[in-house]
Amino acid sequence: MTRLWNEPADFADEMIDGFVAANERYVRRVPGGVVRSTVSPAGQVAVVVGGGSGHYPAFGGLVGPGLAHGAAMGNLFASPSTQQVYSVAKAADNGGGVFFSYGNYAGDVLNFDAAQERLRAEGIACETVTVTDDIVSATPADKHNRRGIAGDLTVFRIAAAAAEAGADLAEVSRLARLANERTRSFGVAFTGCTLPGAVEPLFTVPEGRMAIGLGIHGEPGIDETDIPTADALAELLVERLLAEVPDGVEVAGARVVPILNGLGSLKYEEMFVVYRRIAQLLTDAGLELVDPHVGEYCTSFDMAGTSLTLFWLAGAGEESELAPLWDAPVDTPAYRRGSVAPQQRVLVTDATADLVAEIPDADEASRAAAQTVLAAVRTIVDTVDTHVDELGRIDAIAGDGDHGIGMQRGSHAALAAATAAVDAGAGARTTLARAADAWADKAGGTSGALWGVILNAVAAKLADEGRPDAAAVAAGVAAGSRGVTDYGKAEVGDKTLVDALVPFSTTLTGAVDSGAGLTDAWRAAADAATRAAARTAELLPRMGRARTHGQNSVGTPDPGAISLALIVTAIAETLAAETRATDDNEKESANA
Ligand SMILES: Nc1ncnc2c1ncn2[C@@H]1O[C@H](COP(=O)(O)OP(=O)(O)O)[C@@H](O)[C@H]1O
Ligand SMILES: O=C(COP(=O)(O)O)[C@@H](O)CO
Repeated sequence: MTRLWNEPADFADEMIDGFVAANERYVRRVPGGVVRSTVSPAGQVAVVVGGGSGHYPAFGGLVGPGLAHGAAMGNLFASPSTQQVYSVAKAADNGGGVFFSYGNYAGDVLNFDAAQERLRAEGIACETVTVTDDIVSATPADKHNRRGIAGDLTVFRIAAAAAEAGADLAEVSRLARLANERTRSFGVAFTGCTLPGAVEPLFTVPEGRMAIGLGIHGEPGIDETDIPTADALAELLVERLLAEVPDGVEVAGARVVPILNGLGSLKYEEMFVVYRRIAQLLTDAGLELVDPHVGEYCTSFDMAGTSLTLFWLAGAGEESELAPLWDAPVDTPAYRRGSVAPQQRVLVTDATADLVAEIPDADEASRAAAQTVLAAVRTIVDTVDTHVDELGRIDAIAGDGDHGIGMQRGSHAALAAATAAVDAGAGARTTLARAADAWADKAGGTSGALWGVILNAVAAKLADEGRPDAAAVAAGVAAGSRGVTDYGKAEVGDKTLVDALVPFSTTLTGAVDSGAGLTDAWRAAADAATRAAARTAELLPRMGRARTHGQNSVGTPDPGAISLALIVTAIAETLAAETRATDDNEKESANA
């Protein structure tokens, strides 16, 4: 149970501020996360990790000599935005290129990849290895789609040790890929976890039961049993991991690092009882145990659960290039091995004050249209607030249950940004563009990135002069639809928001081209989106987090498609009301 917060919406930011205040000898705050507060050698590859908050010590707790140079820290259980990843990488860059590594989750992949493309376009070399160690989340043949859990630690450590040893970006990436290939994890959970301010846990496990393979965000597992004895649990964990030894590794005589990870509220003493039997079983299997770890390395708030990771340093008789790297010293806020020489502190002279970008000039007609944009964003907030619990419920069927929370974070941030823009006299384009950036920056997650793409694409077709016509709005929505499919790679039928967005866009464009006014065209398009969203219940998800156990979601519609349909349906009525108000104003002016 999480008990201490001020405002739940501020929890992640305030947590990071407190973490930095307690660890200034290791880290300093930058927009989007933290970077080392100590000097790194010029030209050293910068290892940037990251992901959602709620998994401490992942990810800020792993920043320091011998491990990461920076961590992009998203909101609770939501990936950092593209802007956050980009700004952390820029602050961490030592001129030797940037190496990204993070757990393989849809939102992280979208945002880190987009940041990587921006950096590459600026001439900064970047490479990425996503962590895919959770053997339950996909078959061995599909292992590149597996989720990342406590295996983050082994991949991050190997990459960072190689960078500290002077390896170039290509060599750091090669060794990190090898480490990822040699890392396998398997977890169980006894309870769910409760995010700050939530009345109910994000997910639950029945009393007295154990969920097998449950994800670190409550993604469904593969089985459920009564809670076993500590020895029986050890036997289950070891049996599953010895059943999937990395290719080319001979077990008897192999050298392996066992890592028993606590998910947040399992006691160390309980884990030591389990580890006692794990050590016996691994030794009986002929393995040489190297540097055993028992502790919390990747948590899930207050979840009671544990995972075993086996990091295969070398097969029997194999010369290990990973072992010397694993021995390298590390000194971070939450993880220390060996002894690291005293470090020189970075002299931070530039106060990174938030520069409020200038508001471009706008004419009266566009400022009036900006009021309509603001009304539409307010309608989005009201719609999401009304349906937040239902959106979370359907997202929990095969996802992580945070779709409603993520849409709330994004839409509320968008409303604040749009309100500030309108108050500053912004036109329609600037108002919507500010709202789009705020949404993507605050929401994180897959839907946060994608709604940022949609709203920015519509904004780009508006202007800060004159009142936009129906054709401009339809063109913006069409550009947004193309942007989502180009960026997220989903197609109609993959059970994503694309299933609602594409029919919405094509119907809107068709109606406008046929001479319909914006309100009527938007209503027809919203009806098409609503029908399409409902039909996603028949589909099996092929993209995003829901893909892992997608069969659970057949019979339930896709949450992203539902939220989009609800939003565009509500906005139809807002447009109608705004149109009536504009017509009335024009009649009054004509009669005056
Ligand atoms: N590649 C994709 N393209 C388009 N939409 C996607 C894609 N992947 C996931 N989605 C949408 O994102 C929704 C989940 O949003 P969100 O809760 O933010 O995801 P997560 O928590 O996994 O980051 C899904 O219901 C789906 O509509
Ligand atoms: O779940 C996380 C990010 O994935 P999303 O797809 O953005 O939800 C995070 O907790 C681990 O990085």
